[in-house]
Amino acid sequence: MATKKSNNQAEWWRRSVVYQVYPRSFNDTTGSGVGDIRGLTKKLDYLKDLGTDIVWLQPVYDSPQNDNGYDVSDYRSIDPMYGTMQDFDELTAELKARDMHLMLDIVVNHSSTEHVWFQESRKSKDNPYRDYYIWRDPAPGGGVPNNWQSKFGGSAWQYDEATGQYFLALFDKTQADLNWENEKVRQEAADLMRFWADKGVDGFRMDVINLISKDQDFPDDDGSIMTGDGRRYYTDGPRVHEYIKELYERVYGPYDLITVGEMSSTTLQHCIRYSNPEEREFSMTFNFHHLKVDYPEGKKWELMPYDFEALKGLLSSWQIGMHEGGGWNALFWNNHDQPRALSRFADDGRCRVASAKMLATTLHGLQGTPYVFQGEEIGMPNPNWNEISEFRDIESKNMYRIMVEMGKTPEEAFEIIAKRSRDNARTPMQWNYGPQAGFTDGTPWIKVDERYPEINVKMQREDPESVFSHYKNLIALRKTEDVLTDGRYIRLDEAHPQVFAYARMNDRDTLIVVSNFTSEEAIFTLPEAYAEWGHSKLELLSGNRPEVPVWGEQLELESYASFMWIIRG
Ligand SMILES: O=P(O)(O)OC[C@H]1O[C@H](O[C@H]2O[C@H](CO)[C@@H](O)[C@H](O)[C@H]2O)[C@H](O)[C@@H](O)[C@@H]1O
Repeated sequence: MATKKSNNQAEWWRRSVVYQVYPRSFNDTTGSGVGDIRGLTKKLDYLKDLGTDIVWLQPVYDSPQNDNGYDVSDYRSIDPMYGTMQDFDELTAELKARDMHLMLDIVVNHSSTEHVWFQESRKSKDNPYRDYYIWRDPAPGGGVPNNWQSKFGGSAWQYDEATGQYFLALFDKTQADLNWENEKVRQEAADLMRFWADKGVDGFRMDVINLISKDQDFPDDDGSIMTGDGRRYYTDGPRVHEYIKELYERVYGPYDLITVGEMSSTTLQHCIRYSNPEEREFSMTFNFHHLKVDYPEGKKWELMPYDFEALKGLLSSWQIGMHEGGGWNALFWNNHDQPRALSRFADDGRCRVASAKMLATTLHGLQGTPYVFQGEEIGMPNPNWNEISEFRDIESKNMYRIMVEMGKTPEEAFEIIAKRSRDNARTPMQWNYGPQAGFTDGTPWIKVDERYPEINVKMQREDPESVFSHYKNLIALRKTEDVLTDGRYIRLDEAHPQVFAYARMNDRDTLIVVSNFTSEEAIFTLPEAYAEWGHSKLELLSGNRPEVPVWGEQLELESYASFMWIIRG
């Protein structure tokens, strides 16, 4: 296991900021109501102006779209809904012209059941593709082979009449898990990535890649809610590091790619291994622990106010642990699977602007590579929907049905879906205050948030006080302030009930971030050493309130105030 610290801070992507594009909801140029690749190409100047230099494009391959593209039926194609291969080639050319980079989303834990591999595999037990997937006989008394649960609800096993066996599907029943024990599958995965690398992409975001190695005994789990659903037998599984090292040898290394692994329910120790350069696996990892601090006992489909201390503790332990272990964090508050952080951890109403800036400053001061999910940079909140029929996401629809079947009233189930649904993040990008927020000339596949007349790109781009301008400043700082890349992290707030405060320190400079996460004024006592230090060498790098606290031991912070200072050495 890698515990040796890597001091290589030189890789270019350690100073980059990634922009995540959910293409369905980004920009529609055809009037179909669904965003497309040409729509993204048209907005590259916007992303460049923001200062982001890598685009993570979510799946645009052929797909039945049961899970919005995470169910791939042909890994070497472009779904006509998004355009053509020529559109894709234009996108890569336009990115290169702007000195920007492209990361594609690769989904190889599973494929769609419409993929030709699965269509062949299900035909007979001796089909050459049978072992591309995970087939098991029914349990001795009949029924599913074990009690593993799908992450989208129900059993993880699907019965197939044709051969009288079950196949494993950890997500939707149309997303069949690939069998990574099979060398041919591993070759296929490497080959399809080579295909895209040869087309000039710069890297990959690897979907739930830490689930690819399953315990081959397929034991029953204890059945306890969430933790007993089988995940211990396939998360960071027995051969996962071996498989990823193989991908590195076959593709990532030879093409010098930037890679980020999405690590579902992972551990710090595994993420150090996945992302320490000496291990030759990934460039960096996503983990989700800080986004589960409002799950009572880990249960996603129950509500509670978020645990602020847990949030700070988790972010801090990953900062320190990854730094010491030589790993590298992908930093994020938002993505296409999460409700908007603004609505979850701060105030998306009266203090929306200050809140959005506060969250941004808090995250962009940390060590790692920050990711901005479309709309975050203008402070888009969760939409306030009233009907279950407004939701589109398969997970949300399944879980609503299951919760009602299990005895919740429709109103109770709806309240949970409204807070937790992935659709909260998937509403169309708000470009301007024209019809459909400028996203489409047609009918959008999912409703535009009704607040678009006051929350949109057009109004914010030229406004120096906007959320957009705040992000632009933070992103620019990553290029100019070395301490943001290499500074070690020191937590300063010692369990303050309102404030999250930390320092970053390299051998020259010290950076200090202080954020009030509440609607009440807060007083924060700065550790003496820092309070005395400051003064002459102190410089304010970012702030979100006109009243900048007077530097000293006691910092007075307005509601949702957040400031970043540097003390130059
Ligand atoms: O919540 P975790 O157990 O830590 O898992 C992280 C996320 O994993 C899944 O997301 C990804 O895979 C899905 C299937 O391909 C796809 O639907 C999703 O869009 C991907 O990002 C899971 O669906 C998420 O809810 C978890 O947050």
